[in-house]
Formats: sequence, C-alpha cells, structure tokens
Amino acid sequence: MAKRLDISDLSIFYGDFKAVEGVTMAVEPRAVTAFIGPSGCGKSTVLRSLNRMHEVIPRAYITGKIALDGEDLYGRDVDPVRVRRSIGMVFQRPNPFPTMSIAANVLAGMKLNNKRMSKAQADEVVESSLRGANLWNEVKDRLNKPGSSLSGGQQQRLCIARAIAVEPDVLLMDEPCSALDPISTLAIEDLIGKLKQDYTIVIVTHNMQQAARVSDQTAFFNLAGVGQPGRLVEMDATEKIFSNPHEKATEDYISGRFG
Ligand SMILES: Nc1ncnc2c1ncn2[C@@H]1O[C@H](COP(=O)(O)OP(=O)(O)OP(=O)(O)O)[C@@H](O)[C@H]1O
Repeated sequence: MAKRLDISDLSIFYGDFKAVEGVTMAVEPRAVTAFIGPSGCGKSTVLRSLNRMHEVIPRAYITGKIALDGEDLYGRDVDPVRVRRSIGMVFQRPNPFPTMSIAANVLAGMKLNNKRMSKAQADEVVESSLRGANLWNEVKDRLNKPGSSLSGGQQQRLCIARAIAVEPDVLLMDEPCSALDPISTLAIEDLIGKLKQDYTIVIVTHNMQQAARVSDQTAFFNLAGVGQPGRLVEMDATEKIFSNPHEKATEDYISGRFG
C-alpha cells in the first residue's frame, strides 16, 4: 500500500495533438497531491496517464516515464489491467452500478479482477471497505438495496469503497466533489484526510479552498498559450504554493486573477 510515483519528462498526446509537455514530478506516498490549473491545461489527462487509462482512447499515447516505487508502469511486460488495479480512480460524477446492490458494488472491482472468495470473506471486504469510506454506519442495514438508492454524496463514498476494496497503492480522484453539495463535499474531504494514512492520493480540483484544505503538495499546471500543450509550472508544499509561490502565474491563478 501507498507507493511513490515518479514522473519524468512526461508528454501526452491525443493523436497528433500534444496535450501535455515535459512534466517531471514526484508524488509522495501517504500524502495528498492536488493538481490545480485553468481548464484545458491537462490535469485530467495527466491523471489518466498515471493508471494507463489515457491509452484506451484511440491513437492516444505518452512519452517519458512513470514509475511506481521504481517499476516502469509503461514497461514492455506490464499488464495495464494490473496497473489500473493498483492505481484506482474515482470520477467526477459518482458512477455506482445503479441496479447492483450496495454490497455488490463494493465487490464489483474484485469480481472483475477474478478473485474467488467465500461469503464470509466477501462480507468482511464489504464491511471494511465501507468503514474505510466512512459509509458503513449509514448503509449497514440496507446492503442489499441498489446503489442508486443512495444520495449523491453517499454514492461517491460507495465508489471510493469500491476503489479501496481491491487494496490499491494509489487513489486518483478527478474532481470528486464537483457534483456534490457542501455537506457531502466536507464528508469526502474528511475521508480523504483519513485515507491518506494508507494511500497515495492525487486529486484534481478546481476549488482552491479544497486544494488548500486537503492537500500536502500542490502542482500548478498552465498553458503556455492557446493551442499550446499544458505544462507543470511549479509544485511545492501546499502551504508554500498558497502563501508564497515561486511563479507569478501561480500567484495570479490562486488569487483568482485568471482561470
Ligand atoms: N479524448 C480527447 N481527445 C482529444 N483531445 C482531448 C481529449 N480529452 C482531452 N483533450 C484535450 O486535451 C487537453 C487537456 O484536457 P484535460 O481535460 O486534461 O484538461 P483539464 O485541465 O483537466 O481541464 P478541465 O479543468 O476543464 O477538466 C485539452 O485541450 C482537451 O481539449
């Protein structure tokens, strides 16, 4: 659990279009790293390249290197399905399987990963994952109800339970609160604070207060100009980025002067 990601000279392409250029950064384990920056600068694209989801788009590819505790994730013999198992993802809109029960949703990733287990083991995974996602107390009496019977915030925590059920090393979160109300957002932020004890977490957010509240490190991305690829402008301790960033563009962005 909780491994380190080392990204070196990463460029990301959609066919002929270079969306991101020359990103080099280290993502520390047992910490939250926030990706911030204006729309279109490639935050989600970088996030999806980290667990090899970018390449499922036709003609999409990367250059450079991404290593998980030293292992090259794009190495010749590396199975992308195994990468996606060890680097889980939570999306902007909660996406539980709507007709599947709450319990079955938690186990869905394990089924896909072909794990055979007894009923008792399954029950244990369901309980520990739901506890891990701060959802157990709210759903323990209705585990057989469909995933769609939960509120949006609960559905998002169910998706997090599904992601942690397979015991990943890293959790990627792409604007996990943008479809949620403020109370549900706080519940997810609390949860992120708890999960970072066990996982490496990367979160894309447009909400500056959220980045300041939940993250330890912040990476600011920007576009050099219209039609230019996105790039990493700077990355530092969140406190430093929000109080005394190195680059003027970072200061302008976090103070709301552009973006
Ligand atoms: N499937 C795709 N095919 C082609 N180009 C894409 C695709 N997805 C994203 N892009 C382009 O890649 C660039 C980066 O997009 P991306 O969604 O990663 O930015 P972002 O910083 O996450 O933006 P936002 O904050 O609006 O979500 C943009 O120019 C976008 O149009």
